[in-house]
Amino acid sequence: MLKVEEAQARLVALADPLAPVSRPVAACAGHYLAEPVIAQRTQPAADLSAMDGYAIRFADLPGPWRVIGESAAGRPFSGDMGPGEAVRIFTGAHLPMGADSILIQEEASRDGAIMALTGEGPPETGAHIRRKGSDFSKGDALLAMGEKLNAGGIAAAVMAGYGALNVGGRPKISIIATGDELRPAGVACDDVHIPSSNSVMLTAMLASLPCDIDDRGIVADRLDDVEAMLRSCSGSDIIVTSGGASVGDHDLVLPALQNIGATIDFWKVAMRPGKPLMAGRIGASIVLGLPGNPSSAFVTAFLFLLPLVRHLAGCKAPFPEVFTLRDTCDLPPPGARTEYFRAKITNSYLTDIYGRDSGLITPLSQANALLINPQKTGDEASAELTKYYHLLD
Ligand SMILES: Nc1nc2c(c(=O)[nH]1)N[C@H]1C(S)=C(S)[C@@H](COP(=O)(O)OP(=O)(O)OC[C@H]3O[C@@H](n4cnc5c(N)ncnc54)[C@H](O)[C@@H]3O)O[C@H]1N2
Ligand code: MOO
Repeated sequence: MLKVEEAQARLVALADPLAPVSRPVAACAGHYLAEPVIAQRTQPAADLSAMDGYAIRFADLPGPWRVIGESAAGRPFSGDMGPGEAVRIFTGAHLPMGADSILIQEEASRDGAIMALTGEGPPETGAHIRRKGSDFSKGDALLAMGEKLNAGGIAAAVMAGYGALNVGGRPKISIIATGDELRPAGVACDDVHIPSSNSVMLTAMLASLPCDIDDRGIVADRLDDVEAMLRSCSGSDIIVTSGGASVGDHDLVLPALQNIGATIDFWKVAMRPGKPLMAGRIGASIVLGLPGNPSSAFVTAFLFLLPLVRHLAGCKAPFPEVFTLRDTCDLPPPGARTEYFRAKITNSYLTDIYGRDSGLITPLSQANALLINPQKTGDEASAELTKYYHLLD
């Protein structure tokens, strides 16, 4: 059976990242940069006051001063400030020519044009001044190509002068649930039917990634219907199915794919849960067949679907980061498949480990991590600390 890492590599090799697009900065959150962000301007563009108060010369302390004008953000003082003079100043305003320090207004009193020191005054020359270029200078590389744009990154791009950014494309994803037993969320179920939770779960897992999701609902376990449904998704970059991936008589995803001319790249991966995972191509779409068991669908989506979406969207490191527990924990001896335990980890210590049955759904609602128990290789290092993935951003 294919190793997890090999299967992951084969999956992302099935397609190149989508063509980058230019998007307004306000619509770039969560997208991957297709260009580096290079500062088009210097920030601050001039020396600015960091406080409300008075611009003074440090050498004039302890005052008093004659106030000769005002400098506010967006309305700088245009004259020169001579010895014994001060300029009323506000946070974000240009430092007047001749000034070298800021006296905060809590330490000053004013009587007409005369201003006197009432506190300790600025501790040194340059106090409360934000120097020109102290944040970044024109030409500085602020963000690298492939980085995911978060709120702070977008703010930096705007301050650097950008109104639009070239970012990776948004993959179109069709999600299909298969199974005669499935009913849509919220529909009452008798004891032969169950609510279909996988598609909603997958949509939630994809929520923070740049992609457009089309939930195609539920298809019955009939070969014609599965084929027709798969065909109808031909405009998608990714077609994801859940269920019907195994070997039973009613597991129809593989035969349906074969009947409509898909190329299957792999079926079955040495992982638990998730063994019957399949991947291939139909025309321009990549198809990912996830197993139906909720925990299997979750783990395979986490390790395969999400990285594939990141890859198509322009991320350079699409696979989840691996963390290490602070202490050892007793996991069952390694088996033929890498096992991913749904677990709770608090401050890098394992605090809970949940049921292993891939049909269980409650572990998914409680876990914040997947513990990794690598498949047996024969030369296991004895004292290796357990590795895990964080499930929460
Ligand atoms: N003889 C064998 N049987 C099975 C094998 C095997 O190797 N030999 N593999 C097992 C493993 S491992 C898994 S995982 C499952 C995967 O089966 P399928 O992908 O074919 O999934 P289904 O049979 O359709 O469903 C399994 C289970 O999950 C429930 N399900 C399906 N879809 C949804 C949904 N959208 N929302 C919630 N729950 C869903 C379904 O009702 C079943 O209970 O096969 C083993 N069998
Ligand atoms: O490998 Mo299957 O995904 O347990 O349950």
